[in-house]
Amino acid sequence: MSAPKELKSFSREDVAVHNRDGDLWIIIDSKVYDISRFKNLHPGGASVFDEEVAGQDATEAFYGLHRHEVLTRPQYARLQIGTIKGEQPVIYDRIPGEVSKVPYAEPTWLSAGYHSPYFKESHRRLQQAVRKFVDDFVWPDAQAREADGKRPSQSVIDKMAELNLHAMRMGPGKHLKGLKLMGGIVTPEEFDYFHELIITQEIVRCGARGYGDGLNAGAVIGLPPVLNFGSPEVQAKVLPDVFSGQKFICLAISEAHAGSDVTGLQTTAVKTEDGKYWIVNGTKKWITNGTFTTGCKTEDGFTVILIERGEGVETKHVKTSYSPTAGTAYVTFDNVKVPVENTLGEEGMGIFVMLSNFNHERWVMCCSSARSQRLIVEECLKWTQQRKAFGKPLNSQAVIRSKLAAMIARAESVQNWLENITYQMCNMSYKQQASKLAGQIAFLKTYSTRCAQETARDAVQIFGGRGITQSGMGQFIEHYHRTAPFDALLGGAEDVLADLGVRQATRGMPANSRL
Ligand code: HEM
Repeated sequence: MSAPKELKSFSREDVAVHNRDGDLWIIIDSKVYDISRFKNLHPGGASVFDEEVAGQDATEAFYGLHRHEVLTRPQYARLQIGTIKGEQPVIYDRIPGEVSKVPYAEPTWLSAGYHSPYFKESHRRLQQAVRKFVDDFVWPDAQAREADGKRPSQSVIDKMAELNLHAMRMGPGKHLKGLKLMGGIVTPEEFDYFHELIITQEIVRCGARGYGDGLNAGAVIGLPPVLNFGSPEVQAKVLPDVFSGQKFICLAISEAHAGSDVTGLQTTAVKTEDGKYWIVNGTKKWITNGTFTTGCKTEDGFTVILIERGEGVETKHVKTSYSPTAGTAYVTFDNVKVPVENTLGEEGMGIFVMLSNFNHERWVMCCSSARSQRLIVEECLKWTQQRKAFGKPLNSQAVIRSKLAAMIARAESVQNWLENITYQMCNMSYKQQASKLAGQIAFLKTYSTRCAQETARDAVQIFGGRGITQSGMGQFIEHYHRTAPFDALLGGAEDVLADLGVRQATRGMPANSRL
């Protein structure tokens, strides 16, 4: 390995004389780069280094066309030969764990000078630790895997397991008992839904939608039926492996035949004559991750059965517009023999098994949608400040500001409603949540994913062609615009959820209510 180059100090006049072919320097944020040889290798072409740039300060030109991250890549960082005397760079690399200072880039509870009635010291400790962990380990893997389409690296899954993050993603409950959470900074007893919200939102900051699902997010919807309805033997078999990141689990409900209409599914489970096994036949579609908490049609109606990978179970990749790293699959069950002990809940009562978790899973989706919108707000605020059009920054155009205003209002309203619902969840039993919050959560989910799609569309307008380009300035916008529609489908399509909320409200109308 060669020794790091010693950086020299130059005046702006020193730099100005290196302004021709074969001897070409530029200044970016008070750093001096020798691009004499790089010029002809530059992905944006050689002609851009004209007299406006050669030997000059190219900071504005550079940041109008590249993300800062470009200059941190080793092959480009080594082009730096010095700095400008008496000046300091003001643009810096991502600092792992740092809270953004861009207005609205963080929820108010995390922004300097604001207050919150909900978030206590243990939440703040957890947020700092999870952000640092995500920045150090998850963020780089997320970017690399979204680029190569492979599943999340097992090393990241293992690190998450060491800190018990997989267990914490299931929310508060007895499954946390005795576990050391995030190295011991939160006790299982104090862990509440706000802690869970923090974990979900910190992971979402990676801006890698499919990757987040690939990190065994399927457990959030697939594991609760095992936790709440599985026999102690089934739990002992499954939970340790999932929490340690050795096994993945998911919910297998939707089929080519049935989506929101859960009762229309066609996968069947028939008992063997000795009553010891289920024989499962059928297919599932759009399923993410490994072991399957599967909705089946049985003699008595609808039953949920835990099916492990094995003989008769096959999966093949479904190519979606969202992301290959999530591992979305088409699953076929061909005479799969499953011990009846794997039945989750009572036979024929599968709908209750499923319904019992709908609120929590939709709430997790809201946490995720709220945070991903904020990431887009931050990208847009930065871009409209640094990008010039018609000789002025984009944010000097009223039409652009009006789009930003709408985006910010959406992100803030979703987060604030979410925090209120989370507070209610912390103070209600699971049963109370089912009767009081199903409508609220359904409305928030619908509202949030609609906001997300409007924000995605506005962001593409603001970024122009870059908003549909998978690398460079608009890469997170392109990803968001491509993946946001998925959030509007999972956990119940928007219209179905909104209707559920209204029907619940209608049922709660007092008999004597009159205008
Ligand atoms: C050390 C200095 C520079 C480095 C290392 C560099 C590197 C790159 C890289 C890697 C790309 C590919 C796209 C991306 O990854 O964002 C690119 C594109 C480009 N660069 Fe540079 N660049 C430098 C300076 C400049 C300057 C000063 C200008 C303008 C005066 C410029 C104009 C462009 C243009 C027009 C593109 C194409 C952008 C697009 O496709 O949207 N570059 N550059």
